[in-house]
Amino acid sequence: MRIAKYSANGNDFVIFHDDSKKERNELARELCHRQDGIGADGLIVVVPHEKYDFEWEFYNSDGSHADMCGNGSRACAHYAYNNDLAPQKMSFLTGAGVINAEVSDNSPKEGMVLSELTPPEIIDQAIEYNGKTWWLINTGVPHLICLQDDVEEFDIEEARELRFIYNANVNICSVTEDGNLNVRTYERGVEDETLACGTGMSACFYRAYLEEKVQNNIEVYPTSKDTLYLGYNGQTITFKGRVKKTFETDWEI
Ligand SMILES: N[C@H](CCC[C@H](N)C(=O)O)C(=O)O
Repeated sequence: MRIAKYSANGNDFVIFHDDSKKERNELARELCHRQDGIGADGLIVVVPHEKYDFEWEFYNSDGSHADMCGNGSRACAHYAYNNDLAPQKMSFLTGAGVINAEVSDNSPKEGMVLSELTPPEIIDQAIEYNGKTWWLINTGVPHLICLQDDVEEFDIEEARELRFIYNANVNICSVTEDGNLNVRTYERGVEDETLACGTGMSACFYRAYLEEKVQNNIEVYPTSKDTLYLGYNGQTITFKGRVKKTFETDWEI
């Protein structure tokens, strides 16, 4: 099987396409394993769909399914376009619903990709834990968000406790002097901090915007310090940034 390895601002994925959906939990664990496999935060499998440009399966590195992955959606859009599986402007089906994405400034190895996420849903705005107030927002997958003065320290143990109490990803974020946003994310299913998390950055942006701590259309900087561009059109959050195909290889599956 021909597979590709992608990095979306440090959140990295193995991607291939097949003719049908299957249970690939074990394959995801094998391919994503940092020592024994290729190494990635997730596995994405593109399969045909009769109505949309394609459908995908998304697996975290521990083999668990997730409905949505913001960075994965951008990497997958570049992969689909460059493998003639979708046009430059595409719509594909995920577990969270239909995602619209657009590839620009394209080359076979990298490109700029914008994804429009499914409408954000606020589940709770007043979760008190360790003296901090967390919001729980679903941006395709559930995210806990704490808005604080800085993100220099990220208490991974506290994040892990919250991840299991709420079965959600856990984010801390802070507003920069120029009105942009720093975000750090503990990802469910990776069970550690990742270098970027698209749905997490989007959930943090949404809380900060609703609380009038940031304007619309800002820059967001994840742990990797790359720059992502986020905006809200009243219905959905758009999320744009560069993705890179780091390599392709044949892999016996
Ligand atoms: N770990 C997440 C899925 C991947 C989300 C993240 N990689 C993104 O870019 O949105 C979960 O199980 O809810």
